[in-house]
Amino acid sequence: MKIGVIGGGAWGTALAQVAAHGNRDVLLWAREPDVVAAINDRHENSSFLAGVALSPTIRAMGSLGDLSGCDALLVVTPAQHVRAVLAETSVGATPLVLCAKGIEAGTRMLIGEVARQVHPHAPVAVLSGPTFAHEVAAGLPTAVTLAAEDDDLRAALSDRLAAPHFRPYASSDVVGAEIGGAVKNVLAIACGVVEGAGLGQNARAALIARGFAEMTRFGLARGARAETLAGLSGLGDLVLTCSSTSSRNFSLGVGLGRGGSAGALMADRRTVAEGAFTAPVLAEAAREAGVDMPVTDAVCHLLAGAGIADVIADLLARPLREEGA
Ligand SMILES: NC(=O)C1=CN([C@@H]2O[C@H](COP(=O)(O)OP(=O)(O)OC[C@H]3O[C@@H](n4cnc5c(N)ncnc54)[C@H](O)[C@@H]3O)[C@@H](O)[C@H]2O)C=CC1
Ligand SMILES: O=C(CO)COP(=O)(O)O
Repeated sequence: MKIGVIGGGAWGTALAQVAAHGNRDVLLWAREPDVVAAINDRHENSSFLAGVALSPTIRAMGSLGDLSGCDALLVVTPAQHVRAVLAETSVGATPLVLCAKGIEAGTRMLIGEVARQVHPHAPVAVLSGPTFAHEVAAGLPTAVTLAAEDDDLRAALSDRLAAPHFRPYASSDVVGAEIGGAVKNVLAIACGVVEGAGLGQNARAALIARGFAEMTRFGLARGARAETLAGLSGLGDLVLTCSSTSSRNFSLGVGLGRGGSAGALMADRRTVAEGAFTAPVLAEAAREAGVDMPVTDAVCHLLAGAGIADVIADLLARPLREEGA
C-alpha cells in the first residue's frame, strides 16, 4: 500500500516518518516550497518539525497532482483547509485517512462529512489519538485509534501504518474518533487558562472530568459510541493535551489565562491551535443538538475577549446539578 500524505506540518511530517518505517516509499505534499526543498535536499522539516532526521524514502512535492497513484492518502492539513485542499486533489476511490482534528466553520461539518461531500466515492477512515508529533517522530511509544467502517480497509490500514513504536487500535466508530479529537482541543484551551491564571490542580482535574462529560454528551448526540469517547481518541487525547505545554491549544490557553488577547496570541503564528477555530462552531453545533457545553461556551467567551474573572465566576455560579446528568 503506497501512502501519500497531504500536509507538511508537524503531524503530516511525523506520520510520513511512521509510514516510511522499514524504508518504504512515502510521498508528502507540502504547501511551502521551502519545506519541500528541505525534505528532499536535507531530509528535515525545520519549519514545522525541527531536529528530526527524516527517512530518505520520504519524497516531498509541491503539486497535489503528484499524489495520484497512491493507495491511501493521509489528510493532515488544518481542519479549516481540508475542503479546499481535497477539492484540488484527484482522489477517485482512493481511501482518505483523516488526521486533522476539528469541525468546519460555517457548515458545522465533521471533517469526514466534508471529505464525503467533496469525494463521494472515497472510503473514509480516521486516525486520531494522544500523539504529539515530535514524540512520534522521535520513535517514542504511541497508540492511536484507527477508525473505518469497512473491516478490510481498517485491517489494511492498521497493518500498513503499525510500527514497533506506533500501535493503531481499530474501531468502526468514525464519528466517535472524530469528535474526541475535535472537542479535546477546545477543552485543552480551558485547561491552559486554568494553568495560566493559577487556578490550581484541583480546578484542572475538575475541568478534565467535566470536559469529558461535555464531550460525551455531544458525542452521543451525534451518534458516537461511549467506548470510543473513553478511548485513545477521546479521553486519551484529552488527558494528553490538558496537561502539557507541548500542546499548542493548552499553550494558547495559558496565554489567555495570563491576560493575553486571543488576537495577539494567534497573530503571526505559523502553527495551528485548532481549538480556537473549533470552539465557536462546536458551541453552535451543541446548541443545534440541544446539548449543554458550558466549558466550551466559556472558551468561546474568553476567545472573544471576555475577562477571565467574569467567565470563571459565571461557570462556578451555574445551578448545582447531578454529576451524571
Ligand atoms: N502537531 C501535532 O502534534 C498533531 C497535530 N494534529 C492535527 O493535524 C492537523 C495539522 O496540524 P500540524 O501538522 O500540527 O500543523 P502545523 O501547525 O505544524 O503547521 C501548520 C500547517 O498548516 C498548513 N497550512 C497553512 N495554511 C494553509 C492553507 N491555506 N491550506 C492548507 N494548509 C495550510 C501549513 O502548510 C502547515 O502544514 C491539525 O488538525 C492538528 O490538530 C493531530 C495530532 C497531532
Ligand atoms: O492533537 C495533538 C496531540 O494529540 C496536538 O495537540 P495540539 O494541537 O494542542 O498541539
